[in-house]
Amino acid sequence: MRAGSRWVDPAPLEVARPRLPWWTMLPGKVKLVLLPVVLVGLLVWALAHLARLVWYYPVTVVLALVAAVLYRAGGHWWLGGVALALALGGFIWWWRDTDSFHRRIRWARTEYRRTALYAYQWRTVMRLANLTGTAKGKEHLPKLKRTRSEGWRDLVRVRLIKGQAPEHWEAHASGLAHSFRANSCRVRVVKPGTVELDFIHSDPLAAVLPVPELATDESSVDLRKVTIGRTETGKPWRLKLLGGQLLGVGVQGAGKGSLLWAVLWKIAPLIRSGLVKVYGIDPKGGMELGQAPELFDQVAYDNGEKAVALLESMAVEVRERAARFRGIRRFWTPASGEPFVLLVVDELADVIAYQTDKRLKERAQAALQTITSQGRAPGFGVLALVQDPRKEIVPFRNLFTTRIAMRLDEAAQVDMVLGDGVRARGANAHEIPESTPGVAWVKEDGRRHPVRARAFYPTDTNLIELRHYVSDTSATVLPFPDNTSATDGGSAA
Ligand SMILES: Nc1ncnc2c1ncn2[C@@H]1O[C@H](COP(=O)(O)OP(=O)(O)OP(=O)(O)O)[C@@H](O)[C@H]1O
Repeated sequence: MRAGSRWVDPAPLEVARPRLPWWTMLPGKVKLVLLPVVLVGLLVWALAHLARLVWYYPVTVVLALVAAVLYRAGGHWWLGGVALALALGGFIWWWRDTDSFHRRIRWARTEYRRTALYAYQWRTVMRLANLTGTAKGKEHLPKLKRTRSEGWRDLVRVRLIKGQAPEHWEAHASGLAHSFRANSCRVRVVKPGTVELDFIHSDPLAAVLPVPELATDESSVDLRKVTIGRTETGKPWRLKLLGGQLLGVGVQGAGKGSLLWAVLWKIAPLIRSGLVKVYGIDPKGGMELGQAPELFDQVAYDNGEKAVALLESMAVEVRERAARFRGIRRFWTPASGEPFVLLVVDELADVIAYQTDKRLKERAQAALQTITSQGRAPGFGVLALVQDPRKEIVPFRNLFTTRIAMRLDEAAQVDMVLGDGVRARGANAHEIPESTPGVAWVKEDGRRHPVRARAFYPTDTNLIELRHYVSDTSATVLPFPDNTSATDGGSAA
């Protein structure tokens, strides 16, 4: 060895040794014994795959079987003839009644979109969106479960991989929507470990909803479920007036007026019969509530002393009634002999935040807090509308049990109205288009998922009809049941 030179180990031979599966090393006799077990295993595997195919594509499988039978029985002419007749029949059906065609043919869309869109791209999208995981060198992929295409949206169920939370998916919702060519994507938890993705393609609430006929009798109105519009899944949009306090927030022109009138429209039979009393505050000088003053038992058209006095007298009523109920009943019912009282405030901020008189502001806030926090059980409800949802404006937002976010200015306002994390679940109230006033995201206390809905639109003519309806003196005013003898189901405390 020359002086100064160093010994260097030769590079290790980097040739991967061929690795044979362990079972190839087993003795021949053992292999022979294991063969039936392996064959049964393979059969079970094949049957499981077949069952999966039938589960996910039932109609395609049935059609394929029918086609095979036809082909065997009559040959390709028969098969071609039947297929042509079906195609022609389908075309005529679509042409004559497109709606029913789309409704009935939903399975075809579901199975086609599952194959061509979701199953086909699933692995790639999951990898690119970082929704896969690796453990012990093995890749774990979220499982694509059942899908359903409803035209305006596709529902895609997914089994999460271990260690994954719905929040992971909420964070990737926008990317998933773009990957699967949808306008937006919402994530809903179905059960532990399974989420459902809603891929939205169009807006089922794009059309204006006219108000339904005014109800003729009181029995059709349930204050726990007042239908004031339709949700995007086509169900009635129901608000809980009895036992709930409602806060509606939206920018100018968001359609807060329709929310308010739709509620009054639906409870009109009870207003007419005296079972419901409505108090109103309209700081805009009566621009809104002044359209049907006959509906209100008391109304203030400003945000000054009169409005605050109204709030304070209502707060006193709340306390007095609660005291009367104590030990007798726990919750208001019509049989209590006293009316349900609904307070409607058109621009809440004007009453409790933009007051120049500090003393009036404090009095209004204190009274409203009493009404919202103590009014539910003794039969006092609040429907407050406001444009600005910030805490400085409505410091006690959390006292409202149902919060309604109509069109908002900024994304950050959504969680202010609906609660932390609700926007991530898809409630994009700041993306409601200007062209659809009356559309809102609704979040009820105790329900994880917000609902998208649109309120009925009472026109000026409808409001005139409403005024005539409630002031119709020929209406029968129901006597209140006797307070003492009533068996109303209201439970004693
Ligand atoms: N549910 C609805 N469906 C269809 N159109 C509606 C609906 N609600 C309101 N509109 C339309 O939107 C316009 C604005 O509605 P509205 O005045 O109720 O908004 P707002 O939120 O009360 O605004 P502001 O805060 O300025 O009073 C109305 O002129 C009405 O034509």
